[in-house]
Amino acid sequence: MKTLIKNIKELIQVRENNVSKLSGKQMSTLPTISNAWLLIKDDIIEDYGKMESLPSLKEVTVIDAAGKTVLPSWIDSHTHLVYAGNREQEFVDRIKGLSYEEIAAKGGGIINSTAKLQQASEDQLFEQASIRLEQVIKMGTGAIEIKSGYGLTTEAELKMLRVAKRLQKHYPITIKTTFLGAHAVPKEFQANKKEYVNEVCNVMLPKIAEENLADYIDIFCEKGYFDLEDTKQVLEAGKKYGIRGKIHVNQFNAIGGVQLGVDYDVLSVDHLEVMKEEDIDALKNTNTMPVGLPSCSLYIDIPYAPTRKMIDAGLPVALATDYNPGSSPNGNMNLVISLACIKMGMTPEEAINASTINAAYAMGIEKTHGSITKGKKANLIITDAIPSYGFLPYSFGNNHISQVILAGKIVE
Ligand SMILES: N=CN[C@@H](CCC(=O)O)C(=O)O
Ligand SMILES: [Zn+2]
Repeated sequence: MKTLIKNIKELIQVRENNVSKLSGKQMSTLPTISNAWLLIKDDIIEDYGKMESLPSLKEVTVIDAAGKTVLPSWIDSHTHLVYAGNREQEFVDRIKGLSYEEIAAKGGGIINSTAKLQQASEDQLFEQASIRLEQVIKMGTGAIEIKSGYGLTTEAELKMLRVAKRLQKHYPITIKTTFLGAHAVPKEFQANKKEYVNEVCNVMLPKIAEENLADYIDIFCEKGYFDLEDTKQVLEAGKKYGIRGKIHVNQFNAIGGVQLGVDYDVLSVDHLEVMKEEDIDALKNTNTMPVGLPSCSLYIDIPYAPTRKMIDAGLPVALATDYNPGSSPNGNMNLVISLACIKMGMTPEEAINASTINAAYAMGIEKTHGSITKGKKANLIITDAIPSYGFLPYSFGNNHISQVILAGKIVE
């Protein structure tokens, strides 16, 4: 089956030769073709060019994109999309003056979601997550990473990951899964955190590896959660099963987790709201992608990751939503891109590169996603008629997506 998109006002993020990631100054270039066409064969981008060069094609479905912009779909490399219920009460607590950390200390936070998740059946979780997934697809997300981490028992962690795998069978969006058993210390292990970390590494992980439920392994490396020694143990255990790390680090405190992550060649270090000079230095010339999560900063009112400084220091940067019930109950990548421009000093070019190519790298799918390149997956956004791609972050909070194509098909 072939589909032709013609009369595209501007085709964005065109990379003839695939690049795996963009660093520093490279992030300020966003290659485009104006007055373009793009041909899809089955689920793959077959060809593209300027309208003058459009070959005569038979038996193709035609989409006329006059006045519109076409981009590769957004890639959301950090989410906790599978969760049970919500936490509006904590939202009110924060309005009344409690901090995210204070709410967690009085039994709210991750542990609150854990109680809800343990009670929910796999079908209930699937239903709730499906609604969220359908919403983010409509908002232009074409690939998404989903973490466990609200189960905190073997049974409940497996349940979360099975739901994420089931979503992949039902939806055309690309999904990668991450085992985050070390997200918080459950109540029953409060007096013996080490025992819980052993459980994560020696009981949960072997089962997850056996069922092939996780592409990556994660840990919340933070004061009051898991320290450097725990992080080392979890990353070491992942290594034993050939599962690479992607870690939550430097959200509230810089305790050396970035350097440790780099030492373990983790695919990404995520959050980074609090960065020391040495953390930025540690990331230079490594394979580790720094990931900023601006909706989390907005929502719980904490500093934004200093991505401007990081890009100026020559680093690559990716952006993601951190969609979760506590610190970012929102999976809108369009908002993330706007916030990156408004609050983090990133240009539209940098924010779009960070949400496509670099985000694909942070999910390990850069060979097949993240740019308009022949042979890549036809996961695309067709915008409304807009004056330029810069209008997307500029017109923050508004929806300018007209159609979404996933695996070569229009999502109805
Ligand atoms: N910081 C750790 N984990 C999540 C928040 C989880 C929650 O509050 O439920 C995050 O990435 O922000
Ligand atoms: Zn997170």
